[in-house]
Amino acid sequence: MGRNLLLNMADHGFAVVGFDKDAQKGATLESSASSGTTVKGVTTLAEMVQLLEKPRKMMMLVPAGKPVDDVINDLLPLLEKGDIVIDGGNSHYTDTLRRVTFMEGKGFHFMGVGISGGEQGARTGPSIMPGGDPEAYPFVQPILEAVAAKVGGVPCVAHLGKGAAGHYVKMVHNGIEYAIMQLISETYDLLHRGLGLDNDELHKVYRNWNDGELQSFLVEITRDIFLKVDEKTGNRLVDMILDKAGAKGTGKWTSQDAMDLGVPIPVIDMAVCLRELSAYKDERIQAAALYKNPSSDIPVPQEVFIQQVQDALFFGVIISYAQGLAMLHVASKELDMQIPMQEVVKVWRGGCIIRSSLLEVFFKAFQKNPELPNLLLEGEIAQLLQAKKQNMRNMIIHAIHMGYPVAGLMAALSYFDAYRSEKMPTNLIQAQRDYFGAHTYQRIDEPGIFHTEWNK
Ligand SMILES: NC(=O)C1=CN([C@@H]2O[C@H](COP(=O)(O)OP(=O)(O)OC[C@H]3O[C@@H](n4cnc5c(N)ncnc54)[C@H](OP(=O)(O)O)[C@@H]3O)[C@@H](O)[C@H]2O)C=CC1
Ligand SMILES: O=C(CO)[C@H](O)[C@H](O)COP(=O)(O)O
Repeated sequence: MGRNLLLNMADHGFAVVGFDKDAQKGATLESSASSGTTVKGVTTLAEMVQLLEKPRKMMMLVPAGKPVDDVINDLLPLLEKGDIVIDGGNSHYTDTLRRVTFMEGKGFHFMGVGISGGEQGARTGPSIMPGGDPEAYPFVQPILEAVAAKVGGVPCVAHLGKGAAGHYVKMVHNGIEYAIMQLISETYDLLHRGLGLDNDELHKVYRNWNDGELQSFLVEITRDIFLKVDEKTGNRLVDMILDKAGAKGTGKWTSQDAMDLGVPIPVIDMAVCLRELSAYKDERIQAAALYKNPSSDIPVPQEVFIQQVQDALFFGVIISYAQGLAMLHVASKELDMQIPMQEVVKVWRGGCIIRSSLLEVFFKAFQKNPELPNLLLEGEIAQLLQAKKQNMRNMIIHAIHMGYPVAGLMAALSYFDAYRSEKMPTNLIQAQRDYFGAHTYQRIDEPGIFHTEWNK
């Protein structure tokens, strides 16, 4: 990520210095630079600091956690007042808050900046989510705007709020990323194991989807994945990959923080859970031998089923964004980050992993109402969901009959059905809590707090 971002900056006319202890990496950086650009690789931080213009603008791209603190500690004796240190990795926002306070106390600027787009995006134009230090931002803004992806000429970067807002927004971005990837994997399961489509047929289905309203980076790469041939066996590579998902933590952090805030994001939660469940491969093999699938017949023509799956994915993807953005809306206030929601959506329109044509619809929604608490309350989005909800239900009924797990899609539909319920059955939960624990309840006909001796 670091090397590619530096090369991108150099291509935009900025002179850059890359630090890596490994001299070979510095040499690779220099040899990959476009002609006419100024790119230097160094093996000590002292050399790097010497070469930079003041105030120095330094970005770390190292794994989250201890490596970030290690690099900061190594830099400290070399810094001068006013220098700007940026963490461009996926750090936990509470670590960023701690580092901001620590560095500010020493007279240095420190900014947490989320970057998305993968290694390729870093080279050609990522989505960039800076937050914090308003004094430092103007110094780095021209660089970030130059290197960021552009949508209609508008750079996919904006200052996204106070403190650790940049890393918070990136964390939620990744939570949404987990959710959409889970939903796509469920559609793959239904079409591949359920319907029996081979990789060429799957490629065509996802190509059609990507050419329509599901257009997005994640559907686009899914389309291409089905064609990739494994050099070792000649099989399609996707069929040779073990079904155990890795995770570096940002999805789990999103779920943990949503629980703390009291914001329901069940599709993201389910995506984290299903990655975890995928790791239990040995137990799954034992359980598969015990419990056979009930039936594999799909009671509708193939093209009807594919349409249902497509509509269900579209529905689920909207709900995933809605949950992540609702979380940001609450976090912005609760954690005093002042996150401009419209800017978040603007920044996500290009360059990032969750970019999709739907972001334009969401952008308009927040343009109309920057304080929109949930996308589901917006008229145009309600129409999109209304148009797909019956196929979402049909698809889930078929999946249940066939015995295929669609936990993410089911979580999306259940959230939708609960969110649109004027009346929930939680009055009964309140009665139970009061019965066994005298936890009290409120009444529908008069204000106040009540308790009943239920078994008298
Ligand atoms: N890869 C991606 O697609 C994306 C990554 N990110 C985030 O960006 C950051 C960097 O990611 P990425 O480039 O993939 O990471 P890498 O694992 O490639 O590591 C980047 C650099 O960090 C160095 N490093 C590792 N451990 C330490 C340490 N203890 N102290 C100092 N340097 C260390 C590595 O050096 P060495 O090679 O010597 O170990 C390497 O040069 C991470 O926070 C990641 O989550 C964000 C968006 C996308
Ligand atoms: O930030 C990213 C993309 O936006 C990184 O690729 C991140 O590592 C992906 O998360 P995980 O490894 O947990 O799947």
